[in-house]
Amino acid sequence: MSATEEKFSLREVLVSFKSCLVDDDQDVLVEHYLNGWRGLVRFMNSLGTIFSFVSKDAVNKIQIMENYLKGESGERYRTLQSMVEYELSSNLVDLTKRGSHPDSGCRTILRLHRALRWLQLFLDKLRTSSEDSKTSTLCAEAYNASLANYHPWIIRKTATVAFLALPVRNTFFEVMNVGTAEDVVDMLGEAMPYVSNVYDFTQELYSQHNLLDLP
Ligand SMILES: CCCCCCCC/C=C\CCCCCCCC(=O)N[C@@H](COP(=O)(O)O)[C@H](O)/C=C/CCCCCCCCCCCCC
Repeated sequence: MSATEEKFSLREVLVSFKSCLVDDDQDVLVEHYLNGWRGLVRFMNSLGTIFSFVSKDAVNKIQIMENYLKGESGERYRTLQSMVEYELSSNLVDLTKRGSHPDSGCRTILRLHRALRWLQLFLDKLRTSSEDSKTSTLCAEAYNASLANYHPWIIRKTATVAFLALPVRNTFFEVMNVGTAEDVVDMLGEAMPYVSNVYDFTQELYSQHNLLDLP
């Protein structure tokens, strides 16, 4: 069974995002960041094949980063800071249009980073919503306020249709394997600051290096 086929555990995702942050929240370990995403992809896979187009893209981006980590410059990809410094100083990033480095680490992480904003908004909505809230509406609202701004019409349309297939809030919570709905809400509350810290750190790092609009 591969890492993305194993059963989803919200606690594992929480632990991954918690253990991402090092040096007093001044850096992010890429391996742990990817582990967080692997866990989320497991969750998405357990919702059925309707999300496979999303899952495939996320797995592809995780794989690109794994290859860098396993490659001869793997040590330079250990943290986000070292990756940014290495790729920029070695001219390994296409800054204005995709050319000789179409899948740089900086660009690949930027795509996941934008998706992390969606996750942050979605988790917060799930956590604070009432029992009868529609998961599909919460997901669409989070998507429209974040990732949708970077997607062409056809992807926005496909994503919006896929969201309608999301299970109701209680079933959604059951798939998280945490316990009661109250337990899930508590754990989401525990996870939120870690996800937010990772997001804020990455946003600041990319902003300092003008990397927020990589093609
Ligand atoms: C705690 C559990 C509750 C929440 C669980 C959420 C699980 C979600 C797991 C993964 C999230 C999706 C990650 C998607 C990464 C998308 C990156 C991206 O924007 N890629 C596009 C641009 O890439 P390039 O072409 O420039 O290389 C790419 O075009 C996108 C293609 C696929 C469509 C992405 C739609 C995103 C919708 C996100 C919502 C997923 C809904 C899951 C519902 C639980």
